[in-house]
Parts: sequence; structure tokens; C-alpha cells
Amino acid sequence: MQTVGFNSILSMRQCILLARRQFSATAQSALSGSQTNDRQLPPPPIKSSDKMRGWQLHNYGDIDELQLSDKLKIPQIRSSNECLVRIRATAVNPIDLAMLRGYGATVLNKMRCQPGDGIEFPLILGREFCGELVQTGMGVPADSLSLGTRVWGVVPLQSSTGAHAEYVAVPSYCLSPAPKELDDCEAASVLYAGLTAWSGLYITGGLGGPCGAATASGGGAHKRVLVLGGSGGVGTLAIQILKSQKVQVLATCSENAIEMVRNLGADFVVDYNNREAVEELCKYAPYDIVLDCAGQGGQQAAESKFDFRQYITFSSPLLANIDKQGLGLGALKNVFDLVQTNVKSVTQRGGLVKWGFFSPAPQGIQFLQKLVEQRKLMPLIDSSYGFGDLPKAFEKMKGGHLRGKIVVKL
Ligand SMILES: NC(=O)C1=CN([C@@H]2O[C@H](COP(=O)(O)OP(=O)(O)OC[C@H]3O[C@@H](n4cnc5c(N)ncnc54)[C@H](OP(=O)(O)O)[C@@H]3O)[C@@H](O)[C@H]2O)C=CC1
Repeated sequence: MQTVGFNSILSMRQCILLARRQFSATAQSALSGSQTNDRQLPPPPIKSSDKMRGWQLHNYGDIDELQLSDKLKIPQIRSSNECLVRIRATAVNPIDLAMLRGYGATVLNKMRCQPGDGIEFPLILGREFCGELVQTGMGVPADSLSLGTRVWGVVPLQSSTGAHAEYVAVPSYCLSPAPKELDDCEAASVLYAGLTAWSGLYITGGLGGPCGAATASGGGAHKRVLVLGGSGGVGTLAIQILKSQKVQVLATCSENAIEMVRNLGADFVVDYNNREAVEELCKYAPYDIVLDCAGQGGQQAAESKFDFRQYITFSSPLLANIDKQGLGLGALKNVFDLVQTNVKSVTQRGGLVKWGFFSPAPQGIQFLQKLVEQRKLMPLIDSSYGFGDLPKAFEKMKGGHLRGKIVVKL
């Protein structure tokens, strides 16, 4: 296993992070003195006539369907456990681009619309944010989440008003006080991909046993995990999560990302385009988990060169099958696909294929929060944009080859 130089790379990384933290703390206190405070003065109350800016969608299609308006209604708190947040930063994820094109519309629209109410549009995309708590429902405990608190959070997939706007309303379990170790853009770029990685490893993969899935305890020391696509939003966080739990991590990425992925802590990294290097991965098989963060899908599992106990892919055909064939036939096709890929993978590679999903679980948020506070997890930002340039952020996502996350500052 190629680990020579790993410790020196890591300590170099820590020095850079420390210097960056010191610089940003000084700069922030010099400029505003407020951003890293958990709690500020309570914000002025929102009036029902107040309007917000936001990017809306009135049809599925391409990026030109995104329309900026400054006359949108501010989302209202509809149940006692909801919170309203004024957003400071948000992110663009592959799911935003997919939803813009209509991905998952059949299922998500069923979840969104009340019976008899077929209104699908307008939609506001955006699944994660960092911002300031401005209103809470009666059932939200004021001691844990008081007005003015700087929070980070995620928006459930079925919500039609996402985080690409000045305000978002979400259930209180979807947010918590933002770690002061991260600035607004960094804090807006952890939870969606981080909860996807956490849920794939601990809920779907059972890496830490029942406690690992039900609590924030993590686990999995001395297991061996291969991360496919170690350079993207989910992969960069998955590697850091795994290393923090003393898991042995191998990863694949493009040649030009190898050094970056090694610096995240991966013990052995190969270029997925280099056939000989990929063959090397066989030496370390069978893997406890192969985590597909590269959009490969379950069908690829049986074609792998190496054996595994579980192959967890975040690219399942679940919603796409239902979009194409409707709820009934689509559900049957899903069962057929899962059985078929598993028969092939068990007979050819000795392990199961599972579908992993983002899950807005509070214990997952707590787990990620703890790692950030211990400085064991740090988001990588590929690029950042102003709010008015959100379509450019989507173009960047469409171009692919990301090295971390795309963030948008309000
Ligand atoms: N099911 C769910 O709930 C969720 C699913 N996802 C899915 O998970 C996947 C990862 O998401 P995210 O990290 O945000 O996406 P990104 O686009 O940020 O990352 C993908 C990365 O994979 C690399 N890559 C592409 N092809 C390969 C390959 N064959 N082998 C190794 N690396 C490769 C890309 O770089 P390069 O092309 O330069 O090599 C890029 O760095 C996406 O397919 C996304 O749709 C994400 C979140 C939730």
C-alpha cells in the first residue's frame, strides 16, 4: 500500500488549514466582527407583505429556464416544527441540474402536492444553505435554536421551495447551529454531499453497526473502503469521514486530481483512466465497501475487476424508472433492476449491490458537525458565484470534472 509521504502531506495540509483559519478569523473580525458569532441580535420580524429574491423554474428544461424574480412570497412556516432561515450562502449539486431537467418529477410531485391540487410549478431548487434563523414554529425549542442563530441545513427533496432564494422554510430536524470553524460558503457546502456520504456508509452500508446508523458515533475502524470518484463533492467528504474513523481508504479519480485526493487522506489513489493502475486495486480486494461517487451505477458492479462485500452506488435508476414508466411499472422495473444487478454481482464479484441516498438525518448532521469542530472534515470548494450568477454555477456543474463543491453567495 502506497502510504509513503502521507503523514508529511497531511501535516502540510494541516498547516495550510491553520494559517487559512487564522487569516480568515482576523479578516472577519476586522471587517464585520459578526460572521462567526453563533447568535446575533434577533432579526426584525418578517411582514406578510415582504418579498424576496429567488430563482424560479416554471418549466423543466435547460439552464435558461431559471428565472430571477425579486417579488417572490417569502415561504411561510406551515407547522409547529418548522423554521424560516434568511440564506447567506447556498450550493449547486448534481441533483439541482437533474431536477431542472425534470428528474424525479413523478415521485416528488406526488409527495409535494396535496390530494386534488396538481400545481407543480413554480419550483425553487437548492438543497443546502447556511444562514440566519429568523422565525421558528411554536414547537421548536428556543434554547437550542433561538432567533438570530447562524445555522446550516438541508432542504428535503420534496420541498418545492429550495435554497436558491433569500429565504427557506425547513423542518427543524434539517438544521442546526453552523460550526464556527467554517465561513458561510464552506458551511453551505457540507451537508447535502456529507449526509449522502454518511447515509451511504452508515445507513445503507452499516459500516458502524446499528449504532453507526442510529447515532452520531460513526465507526468502521480497520475496514477497507474503495471510493470511486474521490475528487467530487460526495467523494471528497466521504474520504475525510472514513479517515476520521480510521478506515483504510483507496480512491479513484482523474490523473490531475490524484495529489488533491491524497492530501485529503486517501491511502492509495489511482487514475481511473489508467488500466494498469486500476488492476492494482485487485491486490487490496475484497473491499468491505465500494462507494460509487462517480455516477457509475449498479450495473458496473459486476464488471469491476475486484471483489467486494458491498457495492453502494448513489446513482440508482429508482426515480428515473418511475419517470419513464409511471409509478406501477416503474416500481416493478426497480425491483427487477435490483435483483438482476445483485444476481450478477453476487455470482461474479461475491458481494451485494445497494442503492445509497441522501438522508436528512439529525444524527448525520451531528456526526458531520463533530468532525468539523474536531477539524477532521473540511469542505473543498471548486468554485463560487454571486447570487445573480446562479445560471453560471449551473453551467459549471453541467461541465462536470468538479473538484469539490460549487457555492453561491447571497
Ligand atoms: N442518490 C442520492 O441521494 C445522491 C446521489 N448523488 C450522485 O452521486 C454522484 C456524486 O455526486 P457529487 O460528488 O456531488 O458529483 P460531482 O460531479 O461533484 O463529482 C463527481 C466526480 O467524479 C469524477 N469522476 C467522473 N467519472 C469518474 C470515474 N469513472 N471514476 C472516478 N471518478 C470519476 C469527476 O471528476 P472527473 O470527471 O474530472 O474525473 C468528479 O470529480 C453523482 O452521480 C450524483 O448524482 C449525489 C448526492 C445524492
